[in-house]
Amino acid sequence: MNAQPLRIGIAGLNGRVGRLLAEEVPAGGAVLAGGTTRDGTPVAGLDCPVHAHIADLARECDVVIDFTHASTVAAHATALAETGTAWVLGTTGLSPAQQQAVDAAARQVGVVQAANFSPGVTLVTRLARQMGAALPGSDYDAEILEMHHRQKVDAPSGTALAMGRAVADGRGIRLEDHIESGRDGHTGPRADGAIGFAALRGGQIVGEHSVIFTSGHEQIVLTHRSFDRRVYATGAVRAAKWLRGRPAGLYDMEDVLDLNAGS
Ligand SMILES: NC(=O)C1=CN([C@@H]2O[C@H](COP(=O)(O)OP(=O)(O)OC[C@H]3O[C@@H](n4cnc5c(N)ncnc54)[C@H](OP(=O)(O)O)[C@@H]3O)[C@@H](O)[C@H]2O)C=CC1
Ligand SMILES: O=C(O)C1=N[C@H](C(=O)O)C[C@H](O)C1
Repeated sequence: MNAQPLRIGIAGLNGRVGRLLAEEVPAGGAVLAGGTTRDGTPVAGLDCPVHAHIADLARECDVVIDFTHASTVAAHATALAETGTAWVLGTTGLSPAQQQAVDAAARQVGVVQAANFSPGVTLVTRLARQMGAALPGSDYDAEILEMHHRQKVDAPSGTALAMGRAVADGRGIRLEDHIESGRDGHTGPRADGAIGFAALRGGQIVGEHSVIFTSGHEQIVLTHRSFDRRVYATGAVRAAKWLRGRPAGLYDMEDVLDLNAGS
């Protein structure tokens, strides 16, 4: 047992998820050590230190929970590795180079990275992997449909890509070699074994994902709907608490939920 309360910092304190994290960190028995905003501006109603630079926050806490923008990832990776601060990373839309920066940081510190911190999505993604393994691309067309609020800046969503990657993993193929995303115009017929993506945007939809397998004879649809962003905040706080005392490495929500035990 660690007697000291866990000190959690929030990167993106004034964001949609960041503001909920500011409530869920103390509710989870941890200390809100501070946060970052883009220019260090305080957040109305929040009495905690606010920084413009991630390194200044990292020095004040044990773990940073980060829901910001892909453009911050490389700098955050460097600062957290240098200060030895654990990282719970929820930001999506990362380029391959930004993902490499995360992988490099995870060689120095503990990192839980998940495109979606909801336990339900974690289970659906795991099921998608099992279905990919059981339902071959020669017979079953796999498509991922997602819908989000009008403010979302990346598409397909990180969750949709993670679900597609799970199907590909189950099939023993690389998603990059089989992705068909954003079809438009004279696309020609669907490629054999393709994994397709469609992204819808509108209103204030929190997050909806369906994984759809269709053969000539049947269709199976796995659907997850988030009603409240709080599910991401509580999942991320759970991940931060789980990460305490773990060695450097890249972990995901399946690790946090202990779904890999014995596998
Ligand atoms: N893994 C998961 O479970 C989930 C992941 N997400 C992902 O998390 C991210 C944030 O989502 P959401 O909270 O809805 O987005 P918001 O736009 O509401 O919040 C993002 C925050 O990040 C800050 N920010 C943006 N750019 C920079 C920058 N260059 N430097 C410093 N801070 C910056 C902004 O700060 P400021 O206010 O100062 O401009 C903003 O408050 C997205 O990538 C989203 O896809 C979202 C929900 C769940
Ligand atoms: O931007 C969002 O809102 C969300 N982003 C994540 C993603 O890209 O998958 C998770 C969730 O779907 C909400």
